Amino acid sequence: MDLFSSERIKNILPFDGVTNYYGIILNAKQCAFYYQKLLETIQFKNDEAIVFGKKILTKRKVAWYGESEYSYTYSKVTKTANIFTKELLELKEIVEQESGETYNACLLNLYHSGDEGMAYHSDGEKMLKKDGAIASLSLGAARKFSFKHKENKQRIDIILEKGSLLVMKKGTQTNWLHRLPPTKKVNSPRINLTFRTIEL
Ligand SMILES: O=C(O)CCC(=O)C(=O)O
Ligand SMILES: [Fe+2]
Repeated sequence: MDLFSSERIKNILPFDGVTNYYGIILNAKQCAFYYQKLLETIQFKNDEAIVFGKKILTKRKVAWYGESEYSYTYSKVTKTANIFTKELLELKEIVEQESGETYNACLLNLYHSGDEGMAYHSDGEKMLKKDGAIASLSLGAARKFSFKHKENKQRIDIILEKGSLLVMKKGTQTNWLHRLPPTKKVNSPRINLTFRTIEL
């Protein structure tokens, strides 16, 4: 029996994890509206991270939002989250409806062009709900997104299109790394939102 409500929703991982791709869930008008609103209202900042013991600033910009002003540690630096904006609450509602999960926090990443990406990692910070769903909504330029199995190094690539939803669920963070590879083929910005559940 097909457990999914629609043929369109697929687990893109062959084993050791569930990551469902929902395809495009926002129409062109919603994409344009939210992309613009987020650029205007979200307090994007160059991310501080500790790399080889040194504090660096990333080229991509990030912002953390949530239901409360919780403090969080990401890339070994502790910061305070902003309270959800109206548009983030609307997008959270849409993503919750689609994915059948709930979220209380959101990390936004702004990549100015294909020069900017994110290196292989898994999202397993201590305050994240263990093996909880992480819902990734993409706006702006379409970009390739890659998974690599931690043991056998198998790779799975997917294009995250404008308005698309990808939900990483059980086993994904434990067994797979993921990254956003830099590319010369893209020269326009992309905003990615990852809705998460934080245990405070
Ligand atoms: O930009 C993306 O598509 C992914 C971002 C990501 O992996 C993260 O924020 O942890
Ligand atoms: Fe991630």
